[in-house]
Amino acid sequence: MAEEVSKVFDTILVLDFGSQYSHLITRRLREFNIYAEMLPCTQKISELSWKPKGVILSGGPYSVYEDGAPHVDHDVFALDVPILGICYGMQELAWINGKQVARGEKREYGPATLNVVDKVSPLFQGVDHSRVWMSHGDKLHGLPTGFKVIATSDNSPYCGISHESKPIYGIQFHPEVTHSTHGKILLKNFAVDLCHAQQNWTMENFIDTEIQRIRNLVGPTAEVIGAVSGGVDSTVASKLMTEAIGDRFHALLVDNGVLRLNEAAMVKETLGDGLGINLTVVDASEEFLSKLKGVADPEKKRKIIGNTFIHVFEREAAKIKPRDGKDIEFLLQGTLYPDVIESISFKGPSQTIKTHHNVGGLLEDMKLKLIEPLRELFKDEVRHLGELLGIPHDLVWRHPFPGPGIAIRVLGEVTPSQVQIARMADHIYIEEIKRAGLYHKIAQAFACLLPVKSVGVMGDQRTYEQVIALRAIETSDFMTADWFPFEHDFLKRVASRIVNEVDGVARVTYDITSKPPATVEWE
Ligand SMILES: Nc1ncnc2c1ncn2[C@@H]1O[C@H](COP(=O)(O)OP(=O)(O)OP(=O)(O)O)[C@@H](O)[C@H]1O
Ligand SMILES: O=c1[nH]c(=O)c2[nH+]cn([C@@H]3O[C@H](COP(=O)(O)O)[C@@H](O)[C@H]3O)c2[nH]1
Ligand SMILES: NC(=O)CC[C@H](N)C(=O)O
Ligand SMILES: [Mg+2]
Repeated sequence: MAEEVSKVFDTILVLDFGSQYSHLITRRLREFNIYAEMLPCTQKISELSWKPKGVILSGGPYSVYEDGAPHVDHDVFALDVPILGICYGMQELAWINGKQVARGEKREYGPATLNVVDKVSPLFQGVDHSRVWMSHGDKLHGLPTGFKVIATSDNSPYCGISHESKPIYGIQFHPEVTHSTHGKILLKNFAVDLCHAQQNWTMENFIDTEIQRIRNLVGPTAEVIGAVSGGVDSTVASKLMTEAIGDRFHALLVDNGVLRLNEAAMVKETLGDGLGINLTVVDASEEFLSKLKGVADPEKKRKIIGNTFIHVFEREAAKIKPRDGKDIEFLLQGTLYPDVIESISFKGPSQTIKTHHNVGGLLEDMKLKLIEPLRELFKDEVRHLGELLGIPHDLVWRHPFPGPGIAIRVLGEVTPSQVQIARMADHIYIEEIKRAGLYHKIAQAFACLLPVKSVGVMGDQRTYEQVIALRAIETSDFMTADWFPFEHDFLKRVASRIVNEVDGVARVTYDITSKPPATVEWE
């Protein structure tokens, strides 16, 4: 799929050497409508099925001179397209052309002022004297063979270099971070003025090419299934699929008994009736809840839900009889670009903190071919796509909701009555957030039911009931997060409503832990 997009749109190839900022290079380029694709730095150029308009070598945590440091495939130079090395990427260019790279006397981290020496350099038009962001410990100790200095900073005599005769550039700073005030202009100069990439990567164009691609792939009669949760990703993917093949796409929503209040009915109405998606709601709530009975361990709960999802999904999928008499061939998945980046990253897999449930990812032995139309997109691009496809604004901007749902928000054993308490409290909380106009200022909010009892007094009666914890976070990527600073009056109002309206709750608390050290969900 990635290959297909790169064949249709002019593409800048970003080779990732493991910098924490690498994906931002891709983002920035896309922000001015140039398609960029990130691949690991170890990518063999001869194995690319498309030709990039230019190549960017990212930063990275290694030192080019150390054993085992990653190096670029030298065939990249034979592509004969402009190349830009950023930080490690520039050091790599220097290493290849004379090895003049070593540890600096001191690390340089933070702002510097760019001083452009080559005033006519196309790379630096409009960026002279701007603030740039440095993050390095190694430095060039001389000019690479065939290169000249095109920019300096107070601490870096080789802040910018370029080849004497070829369009090969290196910069020591990071133009992709917003701390480099004119970094976006520099990346645009590279992509547009040096690489001559067309700025035609727009969601409108993407929709057209993607619908065509899906039609070609699926053919005139084959049918496709997909798991749909009512969340942003699966809804957008399903709508796109419906645009492409109509009711040959079969969406399945599994009611696992731990969805939000009225969720299944709401999804049926908005997706099925409203968006014309061929959707079947499968009520498997008893099956899920009976399997969860007596289980308190978070990882066990997640595994049970993940496995039961597969089981239910397979069973229901088998009931669909395609009109062409053949078996279903394809499975739609809402995989996003960050998921792809994580799996291709040069840095390798990180430790499992919790097992995130994902229906499709676990269905490999179904032998269905995957269709992942959102594979190239970031979440905000998916939201933009959703709006263009006519999906209601409120749905497109919903907070994410995890597959295991309320089961991981009822701490300890999950019973129908506990689920109901958490569900009602959550409903009131979200309703108040919306009423206060805060929903879109918060990345995610929900209520959890704690497995402890606490004493209270209501109407002169002693109560001895459970505790609700409220969580609301601000984050851009869910990897790190901070708690949302509600006004006291708001919290007072929510607490009072929950204790008054939800039977079984005597006390409400607000979670003021950031991630890390906490995670977003309590389990
Ligand atoms: N109740 C459900 N029924 C069917 N499929 C589900 C259900 N819950 C989750 N899934 C599947 O698991 C996938 C992963 O869930 P995830 O929460 O990451 O994405 P989403 O629900 O589509 O979007 P969002 O991140 O906005 O919640 C979904 O895209 C969907 O395919
Ligand atoms: O689809 C999902 N299946 C899961 O099993 C799952 N667990 C956590 N989350 C969501 O991921 C984000 C980060 O959550 P954590 O900090 O708790 O890991 C938050 O947005 C969580 O809601 C999940 N989403
Ligand atoms: N940000 C970077 O790319 C750093 C490159 C190299 N590891 C250094 O310390 O200089
Ligand atoms: Mg979801």
